[in-house]
Amino acid sequence: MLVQTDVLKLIEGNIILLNIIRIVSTFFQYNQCIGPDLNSYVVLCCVVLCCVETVNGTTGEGLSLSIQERKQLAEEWMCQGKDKLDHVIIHVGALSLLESQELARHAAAIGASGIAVIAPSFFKPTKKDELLGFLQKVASEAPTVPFYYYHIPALTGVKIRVEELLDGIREQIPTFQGVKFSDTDLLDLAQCINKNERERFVFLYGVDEQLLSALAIGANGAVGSTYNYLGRKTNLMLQAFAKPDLALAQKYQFLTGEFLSFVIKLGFGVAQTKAVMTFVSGIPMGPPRLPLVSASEEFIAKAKAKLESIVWPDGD
Ligand SMILES: CC(=O)N[C@@H]([C@@H](O)[C@H](O)[C@H](O)CO)[C@@H](O)CC(=O)C(=O)O
Repeated sequence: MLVQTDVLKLIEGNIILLNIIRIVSTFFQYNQCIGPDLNSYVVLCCVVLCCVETVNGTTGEGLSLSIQERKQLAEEWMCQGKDKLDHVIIHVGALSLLESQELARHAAAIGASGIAVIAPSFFKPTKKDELLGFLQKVASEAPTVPFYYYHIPALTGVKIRVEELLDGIREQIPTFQGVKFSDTDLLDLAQCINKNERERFVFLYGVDEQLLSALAIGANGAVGSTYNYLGRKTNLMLQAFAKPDLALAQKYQFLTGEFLSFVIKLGFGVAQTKAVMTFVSGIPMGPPRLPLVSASEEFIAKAKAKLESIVWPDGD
């Protein structure tokens, strides 16, 4: 069992201590404001300490929503998460700097615990200073709200190394707290962690099938789509890792990987994630928004059968 000192503490805008924590990601659209596994997250919070919601990111198709929808969703999460979630981080990234700034001001006004921003991905920054300039102009609109860079190069196409970005970042963005690191480049992650020990930045890992490797390097937590339906299993993996019982932790990681490897071969993205969330929870997640299209019945049947066939170490 994890200990009290592992809690992510946001005090006066500073994260002062963070070790192994559980952070979940349910980035639902506005008509699905309570996640399927949310209750279990809340219960598990007693054991695993810290429950953070990140809103309007990739899985919630934040970039496909209108500004008004994004604000509405953020407000709803703040409301529904009250007394259930420890922190609500709102993703406010957008192609338009003005829209991103507007969303940052809105997040601050509704009392978000943090804001996260991806790199703009149509006209892309190609150098560190260009990216930093954009992030700084968004962060400065919410000067008391902890700021996270959301690194997801597979989707943004912006491959500026985070190690480079972090060098001196607090001078430009005093509220900078950490990175949502959704990339498989564990060398970059390791260098970030190694070089920034003193700053105590937070590194939330976002490639769920590789979380155990990221934890071994020093990632502080995780934000990812699979925690919406494999949150309990991931918590058991985190507990095994903290114990430490590496063999047990590996079993959980391998089984999560077995499922993901299976569905990835079928074609797996946000639409399919929503389908899995729906059949696991019984709560309809609704269709994705074009250009994404709903998962096929064939996918759903195969994914369901695969998930049900997995025998987890806890016997469930
Ligand atoms: C590209 C993508 O969707 N990545 C997911 C992962 O959780 C991913 O679905 C998982 O590792 C399976 O490959 C997350 O990093 C995205 C995420 O947390 C978000 O919704 O913002």
